[in-house]
Amino acid sequence: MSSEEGLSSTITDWLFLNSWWLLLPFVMLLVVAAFIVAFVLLLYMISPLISPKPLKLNGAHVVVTGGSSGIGKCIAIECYRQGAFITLVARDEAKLLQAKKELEKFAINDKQVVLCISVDISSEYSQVESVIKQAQEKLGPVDMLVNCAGMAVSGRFEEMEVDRFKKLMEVNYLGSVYPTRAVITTMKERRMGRIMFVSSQAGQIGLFGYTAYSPSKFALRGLAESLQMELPYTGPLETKLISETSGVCQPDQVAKIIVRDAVQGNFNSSVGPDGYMLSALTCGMSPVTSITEGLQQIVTMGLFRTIALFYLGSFDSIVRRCMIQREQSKAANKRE
Ligand SMILES: NC(=O)C1=CN([C@@H]2O[C@H](COP(=O)(O)OP(=O)(O)OC[C@H]3O[C@@H](n4cnc5c(N)ncnc54)[C@H](OP(=O)(O)O)[C@@H]3O)[C@@H](O)[C@H]2O)C=CC1
Ligand SMILES: CCCCCCCCCCCCCCCC(=O)[C@@H](N)CO
Repeated sequence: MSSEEGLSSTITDWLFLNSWWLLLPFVMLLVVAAFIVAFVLLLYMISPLISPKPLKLNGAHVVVTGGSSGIGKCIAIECYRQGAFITLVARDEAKLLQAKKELEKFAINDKQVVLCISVDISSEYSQVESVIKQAQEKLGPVDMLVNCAGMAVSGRFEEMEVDRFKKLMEVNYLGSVYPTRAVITTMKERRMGRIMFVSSQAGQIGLFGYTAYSPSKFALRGLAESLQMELPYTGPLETKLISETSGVCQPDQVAKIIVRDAVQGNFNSSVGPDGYMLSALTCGMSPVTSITEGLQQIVTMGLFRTIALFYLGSFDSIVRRCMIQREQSKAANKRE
């Protein structure tokens, strides 16, 4: 009995007096694991705040531009099979009617309608607006808009006809802006809806031969991101407050940095700590022009994404605060 006690106390002495630090890595591992578990739990707790409610396609009105062929037609079929009412928008009427026939094979009830409207979505806003009005009169407010109409041209930059650059911006970019602009007010009023932009892998990386196509698809990403931030409500005040979160730089300072980078042959140039973080974070498939640049990107990516999520949260709270203030002052005005 007494010898057993003697043995265990020797072990404790050894552990805690001589080599307690051997346990340190395990303790640290435990603490880190506990933090990670707590962080993940926290994320799941706030997930209802950031995840939108699913849209019910059954009975919904879905407008698909470029719905007469390819991906657009397949999207339309997929929605129709789930009970949606569809408006197909494209230029060629014969192709539209053909697509309508194809879609109708997939009807799941006899109330479903496929409406076809022929218009060039890139030509003029007023035309697109009246087309959307027409569709809404027949099938009700748009629940989902799919901007899928688009075209691709490839060739060397210096060999491409100059008017192609304009054409692709018109069809791929403005052709998505116009229908979106025509449905957004009603969607905001109803506080529901979806707007889809069909970009491309070439909208995330620049590629040989795509100097005209790729930028027109990159533009969609900028549009989608900006629009997403405006969704609760919007005014110039939000833009001002959000822009103020980035440091203001003097033009001569900016010029110096840009010129220095250009002289060095750098692909990317950024100003200020936030500019630096943003460049590293969005580097994607951009080329690197120095070893350090590539190494920094590799090491900082996860950290910067974490910081970026906090930025997004603070932008969100700016938008929310402005909305609440606006509603309060509206209510106060009414009372007066
Ligand atoms: N196919 C692919 O591999 C990839 C495609 N994408 C993108 O997906 C989208 C669909 O591609 P895909 O299915 O290949 O395209 P298609 O060429 O098969 O179809 C294009 C559709 O858009 C319509 N359209 C084109 N221009 C206009 C216009 N000015 N006004 C109204 N409608 C127009 C066409 O009809 P009409 O000519 O009668 O007007 C057609 O319905 C495009 O935005 C494309 O950039 C992205 C990555 C890869
Ligand atoms: C982790 C890193 C992964 C990298 C993957 C890179 C893959 C690059 C392939 C890009 C092909 C893009 C074709 C776009 C075609 C298009 O948009 C058509 N509409 C044009 O006709």
